Amino acid sequence: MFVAPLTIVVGTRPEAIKLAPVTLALEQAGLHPQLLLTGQHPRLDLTALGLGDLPTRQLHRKAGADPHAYADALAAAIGRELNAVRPALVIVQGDTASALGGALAGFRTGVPVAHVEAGLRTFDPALPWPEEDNRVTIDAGAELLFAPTETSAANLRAEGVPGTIHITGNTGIDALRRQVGDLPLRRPRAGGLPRLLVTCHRRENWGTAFLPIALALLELARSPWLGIDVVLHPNPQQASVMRDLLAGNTRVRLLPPLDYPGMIQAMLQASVILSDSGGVQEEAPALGVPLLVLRSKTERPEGIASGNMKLLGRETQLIVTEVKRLLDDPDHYASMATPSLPYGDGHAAGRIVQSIALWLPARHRDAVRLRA
Ligand SMILES: CC(=O)N[C@H]1[C@@H](OP(=O)(O)OP(=O)(O)OC[C@H]2O[C@@H](n3ccc(=O)[nH]c3=O)[C@H](O)[C@@H]2O)O[C@H](CO)[C@@H](O)[C@@H]1O
Repeated sequence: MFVAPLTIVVGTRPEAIKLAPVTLALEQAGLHPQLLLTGQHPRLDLTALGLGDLPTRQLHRKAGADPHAYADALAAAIGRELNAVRPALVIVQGDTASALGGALAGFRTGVPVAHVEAGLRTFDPALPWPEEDNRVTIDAGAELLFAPTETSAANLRAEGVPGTIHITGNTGIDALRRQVGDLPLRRPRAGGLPRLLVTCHRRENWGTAFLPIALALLELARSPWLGIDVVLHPNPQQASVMRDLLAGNTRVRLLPPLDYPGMIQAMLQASVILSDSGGVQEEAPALGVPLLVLRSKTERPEGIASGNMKLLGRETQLIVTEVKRLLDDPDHYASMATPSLPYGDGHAAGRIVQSIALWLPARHRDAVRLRA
């Protein structure tokens, strides 16, 4: 049977990381994946993720200030690509403007949509904005919904989405397994000073909203027994606010955005992580590094239930107290440092490809029947 190619939309660093295992597994299964890069993050290193040799089209669309206008522009541009190629399926991941643009393009051109990482919800459209709305819109129209966990699948069932739900695990854990080997990992305790690793890039922590977090870091930096690494985000606006607030403090190292292997190494060497990132919430439990989440709500509650992470928000004193408690109380530390896999076992891509391989011939037959 002839199978048209499958278009995989990639806009940002986390989408590239999480779609790499799916793309490679589709390629191995002979299902002709083609990457469509939107340009939302302009310099994605696909070679480091094993995707250097794949057929790739670039849209070179820079993100603007208005995420809705950007998603609309992407939907139009991706729609033109889909009409030219007529793929059997367009695959999008997560909740970015690129994912929304890819899904809207599929809905408008009649190309079926598959959503990887479906069903994540905070149930608050403002947190994170506009990603929560993006996920709901994508899931309402996608034909194949790859929910990472039972919780995300239950969210989809409660919404009565018409697509088919498959529970697969999160493909981010597949990517992590490729980096570090079998999971969950029992890492050796790092020697030397305890280290705090910080990443912070969500819109709700942009600009002056970052101030209480910076004050907490400066307070913690007064302790001679703690080293602090802050990894800057590729977004220059956010990076410059962090630089202005933290540069000059000799105990705080400001690191440029790291490549994926470098980031995983930094996580492995950290004693505690402070982050508002989605992907880091999935990775830290698997690596057994306690994580304090700089948000008031999360769409990833599984890591709280497994005891590996705690939601903190961004109140200065609370951040300081919780970091000190972790570093001063070995029992408390141990309770959050037991590695676990609440988001998946690292074999999600295989399950996704199997579902697509079963779905394709059935969908293809239906399409032929409809045309006849
Ligand atoms: C809160 C939220 O809405 N987050 C969304 C956001 O990702 P998310 O918040 O995860 O985006 P990040 O930019 O933090 O990327 C996380 C990934 O990048 C890696 N990393 C991080 C820093 C660094 O310097 N180098 C590096 O390689 C991390 O190890 C992780 O794998 O888009 C993802 C892709 O659609 C979605 O799954 C998430 O739901």
